[in-house]
Amino acid sequence: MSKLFEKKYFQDYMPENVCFGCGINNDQGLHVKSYWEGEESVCLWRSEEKYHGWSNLMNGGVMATLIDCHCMCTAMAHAYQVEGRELGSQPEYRYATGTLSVKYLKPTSNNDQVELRAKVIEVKGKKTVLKCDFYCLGEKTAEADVVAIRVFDSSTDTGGNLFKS
Ligand SMILES: CCCCCCCCCCCC(=O)SCCNC(=O)CCNC(=O)[C@H](O)C(C)(C)COP(=O)(O)OP(=O)(O)OC[C@H]1O[C@@H](n2cnc3c(N)ncnc32)[C@H](O)[C@@H]1OP(=O)(O)O
Repeated sequence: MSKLFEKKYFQDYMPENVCFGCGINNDQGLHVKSYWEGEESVCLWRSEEKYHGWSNLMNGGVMATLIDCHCMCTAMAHAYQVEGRELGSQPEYRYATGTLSVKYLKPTSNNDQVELRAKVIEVKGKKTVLKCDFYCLGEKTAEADVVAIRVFDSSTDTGGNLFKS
């Protein structure tokens, strides 16, 4: 693919990330990858047999993890965007989940690609409120309200931050 059309994945700018959902440094993780498409962030993901809930249906906890990580990374990317900064520039910001509320609307196939689309609704101080829609085979199968809280800012880091070590 030409450089011009390459997607810029948020997670590729998060070094030392061992998170099960989105960490590039977790060999056993789900490897959520998120990118901007206009004002929405998108994550395309394919499951594996071990993530079944009911037979052939995706496990709801796995879905929540995908939503969670996609939204935390979106909150981070959005903060950089608001400040007119490139992903990976200093200072580094990282977000943790304050609240995650998922409404499961329909069963989700575990055998087909899923698509998550998230949008920032509001930013207030270190809190970012997001909505995330979850699609499979052209249908919305879940929707979520998410609150992300900025828990790390490298410009104010004095050491001992639990979210950094
Ligand atoms: C380096 C490698 C990369 C690593 C990068 C890795 C990314 C991995 C992403 C993985 C996501 C996860 O699994 S994260 C793991 C799961 N989450 C956690 O463990 C978080 C545990 N909870 C906490 O540590 C804390 O409660 C926080 C950080 C959520 C909030 O504490 P705080 O920082 O003291 O917040 P505080 O000042 O009181 O409040 C600020 C504003 O947020 C609101 N607020 C506070 N808590 C919540 C809440 N739970 N849900 C909603 N809203 C909340 C307040 O009302 C206030 O709003 P207002 O009054 O201003 O309106």
